Amino acid sequence: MSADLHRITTKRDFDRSLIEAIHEASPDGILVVDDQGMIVSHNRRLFEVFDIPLEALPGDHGGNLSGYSEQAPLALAMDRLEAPEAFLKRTQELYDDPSMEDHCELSLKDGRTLERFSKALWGNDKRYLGRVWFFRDITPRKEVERKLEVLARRDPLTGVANRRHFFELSGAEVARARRYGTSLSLAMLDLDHFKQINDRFGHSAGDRVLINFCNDVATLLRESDVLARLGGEEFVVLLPGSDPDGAFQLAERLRGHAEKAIVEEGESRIRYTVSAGVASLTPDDASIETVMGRADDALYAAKAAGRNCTRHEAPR
Ligand SMILES: Nc1nc2c(ncn2[C@@H]2O[C@H](COP(=O)(O)OP(=O)(O)OP(=O)(O)O)[C@@H](O)[C@H]2O)c(=O)[nH]1
Repeated sequence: MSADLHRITTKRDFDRSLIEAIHEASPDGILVVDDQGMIVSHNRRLFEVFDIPLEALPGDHGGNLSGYSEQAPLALAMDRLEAPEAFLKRTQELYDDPSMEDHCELSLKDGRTLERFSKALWGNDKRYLGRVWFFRDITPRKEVERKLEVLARRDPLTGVANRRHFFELSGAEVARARRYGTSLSLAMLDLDHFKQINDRFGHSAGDRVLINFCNDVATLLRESDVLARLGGEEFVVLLPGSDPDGAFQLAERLRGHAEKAIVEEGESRIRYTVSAGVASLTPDDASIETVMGRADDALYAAKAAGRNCTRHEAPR
């Protein structure tokens, strides 16, 4: 072998080893497929992310599927997916149109989520060579995102919906009530003389009262009702499908329940009461805020009437 040829061959071997090493070092499963649907290269991680044992793949490949059709691994991967039909359709679209890139998430039947990225490969002469696919297991990131989403919607003390989430949900409920011509009411609830509870029993006892109150209310609501903490000791219950009378009755039930509740905190047995104001959506209401404004006025009337009672919005 001439010195030149030796140098070229050595360089080629080096390049090949380097590409293989990069493939194996990748955190992503990598698959390169040529324009005829044959596998050009892949790494071991590809089968790990899909949880496909190499023995499940037909042929005498010894773990290296280069030169094999991608059909068998594709079928096994589809078997792992929640939505194999959509995956296949999208994959076909990408093969049909090399100009398309893809970045999507794939849900697996085992509960994990993979991120897929795909791009066409072009030669120096602008010839289409095939496609490269990257698959990354993003399950831990998705779990963190899911937890953050829950936290962003919940009041940290009581676990009920927070103000922001209440407005998101009520927007959808107002739209639904208008579309189907159904009733929508709400009750504003405010614990009475809550400052005195804090002053007498301590702030953490006050916290316990708020938590107990929310837990008790939750047991009395329908699944479609939404309890939210607007702030401090002020709460709102959104009541889809409830007319003014139904909403009033429910608010009274919540009030009566609170009146009987006893919260035990150390040696203390704490009793508390709640005032409520009720209002219902009308065709004139532009949004839930105006309904809340009337319910707030009714709540103020309940406080003025001596507390521990429920008031309807004023007739108009
Ligand atoms: N323990 C506890 N107290 C809170 C929390 N948020 C607000 N508060 C207290 O709730 C009390 C509300 O007091 P006020 O607005 O005067 O109302 P109130 O004493 O309930 O009187 P009325 O509403 O008029 O019956 C204040 O003392 C706040 O410090 C909380 O998360 N935990």
